[in-house]
Amino acid sequence: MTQSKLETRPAKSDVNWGPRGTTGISFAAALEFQDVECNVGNSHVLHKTSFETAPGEILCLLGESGSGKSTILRAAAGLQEIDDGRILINKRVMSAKGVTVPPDKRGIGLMFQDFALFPHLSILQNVEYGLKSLGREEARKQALHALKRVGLDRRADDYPSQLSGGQQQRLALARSIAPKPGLLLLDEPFSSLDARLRESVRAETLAVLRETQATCILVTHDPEEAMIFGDKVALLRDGQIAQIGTSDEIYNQPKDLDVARFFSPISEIPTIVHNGVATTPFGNVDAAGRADGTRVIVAMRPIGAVYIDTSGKGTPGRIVAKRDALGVDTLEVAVAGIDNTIRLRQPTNVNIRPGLDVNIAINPEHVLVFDAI
Ligand SMILES: Nc1ncnc2c1ncn2[C@@H]1O[C@H](COP(=O)(O)OP(=O)(O)OP(=O)(O)O)[C@@H](O)[C@H]1O
Repeated sequence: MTQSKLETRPAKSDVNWGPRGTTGISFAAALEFQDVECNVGNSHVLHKTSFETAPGEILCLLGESGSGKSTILRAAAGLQEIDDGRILINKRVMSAKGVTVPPDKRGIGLMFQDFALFPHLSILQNVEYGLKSLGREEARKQALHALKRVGLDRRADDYPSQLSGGQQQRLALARSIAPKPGLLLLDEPFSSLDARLRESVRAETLAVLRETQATCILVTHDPEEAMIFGDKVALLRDGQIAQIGTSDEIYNQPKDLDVARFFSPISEIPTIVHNGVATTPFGNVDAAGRADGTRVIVAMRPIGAVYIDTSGKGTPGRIVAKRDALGVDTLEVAVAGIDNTIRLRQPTNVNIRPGLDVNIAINPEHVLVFDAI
């Protein structure tokens, strides 16, 4: 799991974005969901959904398929009515029961997963479309400026079908930022790009979003993407915010086991608290504040919490499986007294192979303890 922010130097595969620092600046808007209830078809999708963003913040919405991410975005955009609660932009009510301010009156920019470009309009016309209120000359100027920032100004007279997938993504981005909205809503903007292109496009898009200074809500189902992009990450579960916080908070202090599991595989050891510690075959783990006899799950991520201790100390275990990919070994280790195998990751080592006896140790600082449900 990458914890550091993404390197933002353009990758070779996508060097023709425009110059950094030339994106138009917006007046960032604050978005607030207050106990929003929302039905879509026969599904009750949002249940008392509440969160707020500070102006200029990038919030990533993360969650399983069907958890309601796109519904939140559509409701924020005014494309989806709500059944109760309120949605406010800059403290003004935009949605409530029976009230839906239309999308074009909300000061928002939208970018969809499939980019939703107009095939019959030229690239320039696609961007000008959202700038009609400016008058012809100013709209053209602003559209060309946005196209230049994404490196497409020389393609202004071409049509979307003449662009590659990565270029279409840039056009969609230019179209959403050109009106200088205070709030940008992006629904899985990288999911249709191939993996090779995705990293460089993500880095450039992040640079553009930062330059706009707009508030951004970005939907993704990729935890790493959310952590790279988000000033804050919100994990959605069954239409409710399970946890919201910085990447560091949500990864290192997950509220419950399900939140922890979302970000990486977890090795789980059920045990009982005695004298403020949870006992495991690897030693005691701090469980201060829990009563004697409390049943807990000691949870360990494969990197950081558990490792092969080459000093010969540690708890004996045996490698039972190994997967080697991209310079990283994923190992399953059987340890006496634990029903499940312990999973750990480390740089590839050809000497580590199934059947090998090793010693396993834990780094108590990175071990998580949850109440057993
Ligand atoms: N047009 C619709 N009619 C009926 N139910 C719908 C409709 N659109 C969405 N839903 C339901 O609403 C729920 C939430 O959908 P939503 O698209 O918000 O989830 P999501 O988290 O964005 O999912 P994904 O990651 O798959 O895009 C799902 O259970 C879905 O089946």
